[in-house]
Amino acid sequence: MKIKAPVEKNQTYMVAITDLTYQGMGVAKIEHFPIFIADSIPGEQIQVKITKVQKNFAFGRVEKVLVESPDRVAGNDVAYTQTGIAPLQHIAYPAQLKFKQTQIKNLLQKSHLEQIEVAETVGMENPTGYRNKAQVPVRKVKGQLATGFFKRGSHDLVPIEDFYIQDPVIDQVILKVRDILREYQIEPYDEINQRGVVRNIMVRRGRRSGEIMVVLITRTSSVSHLDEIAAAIHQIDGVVSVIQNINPKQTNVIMGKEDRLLAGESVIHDELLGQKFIISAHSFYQVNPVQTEKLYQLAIEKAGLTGKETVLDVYSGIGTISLAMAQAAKKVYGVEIVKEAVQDAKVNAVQNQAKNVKFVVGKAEDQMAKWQAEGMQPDVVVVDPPRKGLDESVINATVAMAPKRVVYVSCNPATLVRDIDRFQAQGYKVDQPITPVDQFPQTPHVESVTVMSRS
Ligand SMILES: C[S@@+](CC[C@H](N)C(=O)[O-])C[C@H]1O[C@@H](n2cnc3c(N)ncnc32)[C@H](O)[C@@H]1O
Repeated sequence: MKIKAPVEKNQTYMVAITDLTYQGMGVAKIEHFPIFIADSIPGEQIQVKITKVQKNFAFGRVEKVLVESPDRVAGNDVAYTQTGIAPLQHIAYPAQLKFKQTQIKNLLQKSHLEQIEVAETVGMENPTGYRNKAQVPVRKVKGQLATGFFKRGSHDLVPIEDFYIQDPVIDQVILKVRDILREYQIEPYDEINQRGVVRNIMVRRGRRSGEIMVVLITRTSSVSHLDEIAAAIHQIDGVVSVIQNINPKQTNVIMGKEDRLLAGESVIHDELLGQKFIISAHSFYQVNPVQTEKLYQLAIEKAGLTGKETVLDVYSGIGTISLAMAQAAKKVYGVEIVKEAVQDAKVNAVQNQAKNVKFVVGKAEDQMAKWQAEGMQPDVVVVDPPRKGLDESVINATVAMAPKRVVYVSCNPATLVRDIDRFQAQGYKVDQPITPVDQFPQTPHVESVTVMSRS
């Protein structure tokens, strides 16, 4: 029997916001039926217009805030709400930090791990303009090439010039690249008809070095006036690297496999915790350099290094954590799946005179089993996995190698809590509070550092 939803599309209701989802949406309930409402805050009374009704829930849009939360801040930008690039922009920063701490607490509670403490979120002094990397789509809007971001849940481009959370220098570079592409009448990508040329612009800037990389992601390999375009982009203040990345596929994955260096160098440089790094286009590099230093510092402290330890850095990227730990450990081994990132890591080891690190290209799942089979006896294992967290095989191999401590850097509290549970079942325990570090202000993403010890 089909149960009728108690709300109807386009109808208006008065509701109380009682919760905030992990995506940063307010939750209201009518007859136990949840309505998700962007731009609302628990404690508020809202007049909501229903925009979509699904079987078990609905979405709505705030028409009027009837009773305002003391945590609401004024001056919301409609484009940020439409695109979801800063879903927490309407919430005062201290409340955002609290929300992130509470999110981890709630997940622990759901898994009956409420005895594990969660420290206050380590916040940022100026929580805007922090991102050192932008990947913006390029589409035709009102007859001309535009840059911006997609409307939530769609591929309709909303033109944006000030991205609020990105380094403002990057915003300026995007506009200059956009204008160069307009000048040479380059066709933006049309994904419905699989036509057009430029799909995305990726810009990365070293915060300390000021060096900028621009990657033009194109559908076709040939682009008219490419030499002139590359030269003009290379002229932009700070740009040291101009790369074409070719992605002919009909896919949401931004980058394709083939790169061509169009001008300058193939990498940019940056510094973290006094060490120098090269970063290539396909390598992962934390997006908030100010908070990354705090995050790594915490990871190092929690690792409890004395100079005698063997450390495994699993998911090592360009070797940033490995090299930071190498200064206080006997030997560090890193494993990472992206070949270019490992090449960067090897150069990074040489340029920071770190002789006690070794990087291998591989899947963590395979390499951990291999190290275990070889009789590796690490004192500390650091893991910094992608959002999906750890594969069981990585946990099993870690436990089998019996390190004294496991330091878990996580960008997804749901998988973190799942993995803590699995480690605890195998004799490890969290004996210090989990520390959230706000790497992504104005967004609901939660980064944290956890240390587990062998009991
Ligand atoms: C969150 S990043 C951390 C990188 C590095 N620790 C840092 O802070 O810059 C996760 C890294 O894991 C890598 N990765 C993803 N899946 C992997 C796998 N199965 N095995 C090894 N590395 C993987 C990604 O390429 C990425 O560099």
